[in-house]
Amino acid sequence: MDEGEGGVIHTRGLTKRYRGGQLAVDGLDLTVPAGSVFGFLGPNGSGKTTTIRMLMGLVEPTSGTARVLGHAVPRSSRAVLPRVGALIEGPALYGFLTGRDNLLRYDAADPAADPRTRRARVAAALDRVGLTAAAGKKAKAYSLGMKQRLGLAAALLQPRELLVLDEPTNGLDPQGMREIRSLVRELASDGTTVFLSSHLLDEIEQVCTHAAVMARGRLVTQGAVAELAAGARGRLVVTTPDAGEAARVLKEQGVGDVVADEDRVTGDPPERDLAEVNAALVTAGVRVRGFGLERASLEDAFVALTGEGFDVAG
Ligand SMILES: Nc1ncnc2c1ncn2[C@@H]1O[C@H](COP(=O)(O)OP(=O)(O)OP(=O)(O)O)[C@@H](O)[C@H]1O
Repeated sequence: MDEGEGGVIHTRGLTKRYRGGQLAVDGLDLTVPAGSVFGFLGPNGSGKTTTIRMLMGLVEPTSGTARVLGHAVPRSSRAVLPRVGALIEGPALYGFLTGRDNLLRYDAADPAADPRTRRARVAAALDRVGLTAAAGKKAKAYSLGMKQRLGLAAALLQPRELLVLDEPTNGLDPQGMREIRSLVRELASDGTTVFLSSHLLDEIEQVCTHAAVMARGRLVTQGAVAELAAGARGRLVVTTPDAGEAARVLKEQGVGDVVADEDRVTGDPPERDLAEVNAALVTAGVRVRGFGLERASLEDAFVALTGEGFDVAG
């Protein structure tokens, strides 16, 4: 694979200012490693869709560079895009055609697709996304999740080195979300690099190996998900029937941001031996039922990096 030294997707200083003056993407340096499931995370309006549209050659950057599979875009979009499967802003489907006929149409629109093997290709793609049984139904009768899977099947008619999915689970019910997420994992296990945008932190934690976090058009951080979360310290959690007294002692011991909630007191752990903190609680007569550090989540990392909560509503 000729993705070059910089990863499957590589941008430097990528910037988009819309005509109205809105700076949607501001100096983005993104590196997506080959074989990763890369989560592009940010609240609504943080510039994810604009970035994806620049990567797909649909929007001209104001400045900066972008390479996809080793080729400069938008200059070489025509050469590189056939190697990329994309699902952006919901698939364009004909409701009055069956799922199978929609795919046959997609395949027929691809000048590189051999008509003799068309039906086999469509059958394989339907099977891939679990739509074989529903292939004869009209697309308008499909649930949103099935439509999304049909869109993915269209993106998978040809073997792809990279899949770009813009908010693939947006609007789906929990079952539909699970289906798309497990499909993404499956595709990735076959070696396809998957780049997906999401405004859902837990989604990124569940399916992605790597992530980049956007806020207001700028990159906040990027890297392996496990490392991003490990960079933030987890919360100290004390379970006790004496929450009020525990909170007082914890503050005395240098624990920050102490929050008492019924029989649970949490706080930011101090830079000292936690055994001493525990001993202080016991000495003060606090009945400690549980004491420990909660594993840091990507959300903790986000809050630590931006000083803001992760507002999914944007
Ligand atoms: N065609 C456009 N013309 C002017 N401004 C735009 C245009 N498209 C997007 N914007 C603005 O650019 C900013 C980034 O939008 P973008 O859609 O890229 O964000 P996003 O993170 O993908 O959010 P969402 O999940 O809501 O799509 C927003 O402030 C948006 O209003």
